[in-house]
Amino acid sequence: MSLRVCGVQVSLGGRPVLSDVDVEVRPGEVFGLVGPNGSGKTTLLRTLYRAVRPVAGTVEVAGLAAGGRRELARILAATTQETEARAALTVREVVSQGRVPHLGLLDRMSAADHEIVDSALRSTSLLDAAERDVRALSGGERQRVSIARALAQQPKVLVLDEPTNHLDLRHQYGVLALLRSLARDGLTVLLTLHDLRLAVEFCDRLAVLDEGRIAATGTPSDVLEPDLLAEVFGVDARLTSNNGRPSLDITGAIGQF
Ligand SMILES: Nc1ncnc2c1ncn2[C@@H]1O[C@H](COP(=O)(O)OP(=O)(O)OP(=O)(O)O)[C@@H](O)[C@H]1O
Repeated sequence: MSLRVCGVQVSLGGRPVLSDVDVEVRPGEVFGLVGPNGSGKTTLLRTLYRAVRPVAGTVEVAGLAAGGRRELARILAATTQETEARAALTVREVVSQGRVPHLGLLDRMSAADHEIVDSALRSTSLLDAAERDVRALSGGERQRVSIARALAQQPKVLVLDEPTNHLDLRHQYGVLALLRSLARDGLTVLLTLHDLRLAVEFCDRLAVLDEGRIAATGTPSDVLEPDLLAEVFGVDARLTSNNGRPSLDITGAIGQF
């Protein structure tokens, strides 16, 4: 199931934030949205789960351009940059919320639902923490709880805003490898990443947002040209090949910081 954003325009506080944005993410693809701070990445993700309404253009999730939130939640799961926990819930209770869109109003979780929750906890290394209060977790642990809840939703399309920014290296690689393997099974994955090295390593294609416009779309090797890296990201960097795999070699920031 695919994601299609066509000609999207968004204004916030009377200011244009996204202009003429076109993005298409295919089933089974890990697609990275990259760009400097304030370029509009989060806003674009928010249009996908309908937290922001574009003033122009269309957003289609698996062919669904309209419909209720519940219908959308059976197809699309999203994680945000917000990891703060306010309610006194255990990790298992939060992850179980991912099953809600699939349950009838008076339904209780079935054995199959519990197994799905266990599997989401296992794949994010949270089984041992399942009975802990989420308010007592570290930022990285809470980030994994958000990802586990999204996985428990068993979506067709998964949208993640900076899913690795609180994670240690091992969990960064663990989560991104997990997303890759889910994509191999047909999941459509769209994520924002600041770490361009990880984007190069794990994404099939990238879109670069710059001041609310798409500056380039394509494979990491097509898109991350030295000129674009300098103009959009302000770094002196180039893609090299490391044992046949593309790798980003960053020399440093350009000019006065
Ligand atoms: N509610 C709002 N009202 C007015 N402007 C907003 C609002 N939300 C975001 N913006 C502005 O929209 C622009 C894009 O913000 P957005 O959060 O989408 O960027 P981003 O690329 O995700 O940034 P970052 O990398 O820092 O997370 C920014 O200039 C931001 O200040």
